[in-house]
Amino acid sequence: MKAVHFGAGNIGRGFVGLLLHDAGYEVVFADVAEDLIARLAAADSYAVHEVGENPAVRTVNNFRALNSTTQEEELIAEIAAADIVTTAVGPHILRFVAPAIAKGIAARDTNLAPLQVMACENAINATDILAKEVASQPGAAASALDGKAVFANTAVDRIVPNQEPGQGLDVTVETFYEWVIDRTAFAGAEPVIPGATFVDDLSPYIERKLFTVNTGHASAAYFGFEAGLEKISEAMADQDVAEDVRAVLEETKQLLVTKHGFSNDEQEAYVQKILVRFSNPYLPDTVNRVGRAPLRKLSRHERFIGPAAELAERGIVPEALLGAIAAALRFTDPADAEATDLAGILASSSPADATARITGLEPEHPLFNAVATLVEERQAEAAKAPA
Ligand SMILES: NC(=O)c1ccc[n+]([C@@H]2O[C@H](COP(=O)([O-])OP(=O)(O)OC[C@H]3O[C@@H](n4cnc5c(N)ncnc54)[C@H](O)[C@@H]3O)[C@@H](O)[C@H]2O)c1
Ligand SMILES: O=P(O)(O)OC[C@@H](O)[C@@H](O)[C@H](O)[C@H](O)CO
Repeated sequence: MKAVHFGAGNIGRGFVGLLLHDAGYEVVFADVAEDLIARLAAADSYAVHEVGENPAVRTVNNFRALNSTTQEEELIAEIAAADIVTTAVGPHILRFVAPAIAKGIAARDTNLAPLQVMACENAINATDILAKEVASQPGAAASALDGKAVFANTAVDRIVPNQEPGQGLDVTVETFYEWVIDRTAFAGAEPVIPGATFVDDLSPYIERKLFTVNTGHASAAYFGFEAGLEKISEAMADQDVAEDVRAVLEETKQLLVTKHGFSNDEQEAYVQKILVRFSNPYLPDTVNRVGRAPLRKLSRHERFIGPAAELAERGIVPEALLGAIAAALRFTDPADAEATDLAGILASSSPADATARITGLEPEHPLFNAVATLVEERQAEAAKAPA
């Protein structure tokens, strides 16, 4: 069995690659980072260090590696003959991996079982985004894809920080993991991946994951950044930050319980477990990694505006989420292109225009004015700051 996996970074090596390996797949990693690909291609194995309670070291072998830019022909041939294609590249990168996937599907023998494609990104229905990109490639009419590929949405959860320099290909991860996959896409022929859970309705799981794990995590990052802290575990050890994060998760709990019918106790247990995961002192995770790409995180259906908008539509003022949004607007990192773009939008637009551009909220939305007020406050603050 063969899997082609796009993105040999943190989650690619530390989670998707590991689970596919453990499920018996040969994994072909595809990435654009030449140095990483060269090192993976030359290696026989790498180690995944699971840290926290019950630490363990797992070995991944039986993999190969290709540069998806310079070795596209080989990559297309691998995809044409693979059983599974997965991605962990970032939601905005899916459009760049779609052409090779479309060409691989086009080159696929019709006698083969359909290629099983799953995007493992932090976004609601990321595989649908990928499928749309694949179907829009020249010559890849939806009818040509019919029968040759199936696309399944997934929710992936494991905290994998940026790796320390000098660690080579080895990856440090938390012990916890969860991979939930939409079973309905496979018409009864789902892959056997022992570490994954197949469900008939993914939407409660993906919203619970994004609006609890990722909302809470990003809140810890932005509140922690405001408090001058570097690590997520340090942020969670700060009583004020921890209380603010807790308040945010109380609001998303209210939404998730009402909307998806999770019981209060079940969601509370989920929250408690997550707070412990964020506090893991063995995980060298930073507020800069978790706060990365603030424009993506502040976009319409993402971890802040998504739940805050739904609460506002239900007549609830999401005070704690608005506090986290205010903190996100203050996040700066010269190494993060989106943080720079965010500052540029704030500096060059009226409060209403900046709110619309950053959040995608319509001016008549019940959340709009509250966010516009925060934007205006941030603009006034930035204008006063020394250059
Ligand atoms: N790290 C985590 O804790 C975690 C957990 C769950 C989900 N995710 C999601 O997984 C995705 C990847 O996150 P990450 O933390 O592993 O990031 P990362 O930066 O460590 O890895 C991304 C990899 O994708 C590669 N890449 C970029 N463009 C590419 C292209 N066109 N073709 C092939 N490869 C390309 C990069 O070179 C990099 O190696 C994101 O969507 C993230 O939200 C991350
Ligand atoms: O990957 P992002 O940028 O969407 O979010 C940063 C972290 O919150 C995220 O990577 C988590 O570590 C992960 O989603 C845990 O499952």
